[in-house]
Amino acid sequence: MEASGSGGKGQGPEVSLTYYRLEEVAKCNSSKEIWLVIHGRVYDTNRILNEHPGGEEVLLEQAGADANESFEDVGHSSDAREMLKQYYIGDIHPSDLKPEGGSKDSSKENSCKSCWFYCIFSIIGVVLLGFLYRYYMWESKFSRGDLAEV
Ligand code: HEM
Repeated sequence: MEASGSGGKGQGPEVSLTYYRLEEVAKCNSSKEIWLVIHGRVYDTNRILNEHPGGEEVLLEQAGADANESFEDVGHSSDAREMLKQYYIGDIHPSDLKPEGGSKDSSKENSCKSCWFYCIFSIIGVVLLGFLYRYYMWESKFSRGDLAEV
């Protein structure tokens, strides 16, 4: 497939971007054409296939897909990140971009929810303890008063 990018060129006089739709990238998933998406950028990794230190299998597995997670999971060195530039062919079209770290946000939301949960429970606990304390004081006062009367 020609690296044309049906989405067209990016705007702006200085930066000229080629945008690719996810479906275009998905088509490049054979041993002849291996395109990967990493951090919203498209890489043609054909030339690295035989030289990739992690082997060609891993690249073939990710071909045509968003390889962001697997690329990061391996913990590639800064040299490897620098190498990415050689294979860069364009960006994913903005309308196909998924927000990165979406799962992080939802975990943040969850942790916030549990924070509220603990907060409310602590307040209820303090109020209950207050009532118990008052009850205890009132009862001991009452029994002391009783004793005084006798
Ligand atoms: C264009 C994209 C990629 C480039 C330029 C690249 C480059 C490299 C380089 C230079 C290394 C040597 C170790 C280092 O310097 O970090 C490496 C190792 C490795 N890569 Fe990639 N890589 C790419 C994509 C991927 C992808 C998508 C995967 C998917 C899982 C992957 C999996 C691995 C593995 C498993 C190793 C071996 C790690 C080890 O033995 O410690 N790589 N890669």
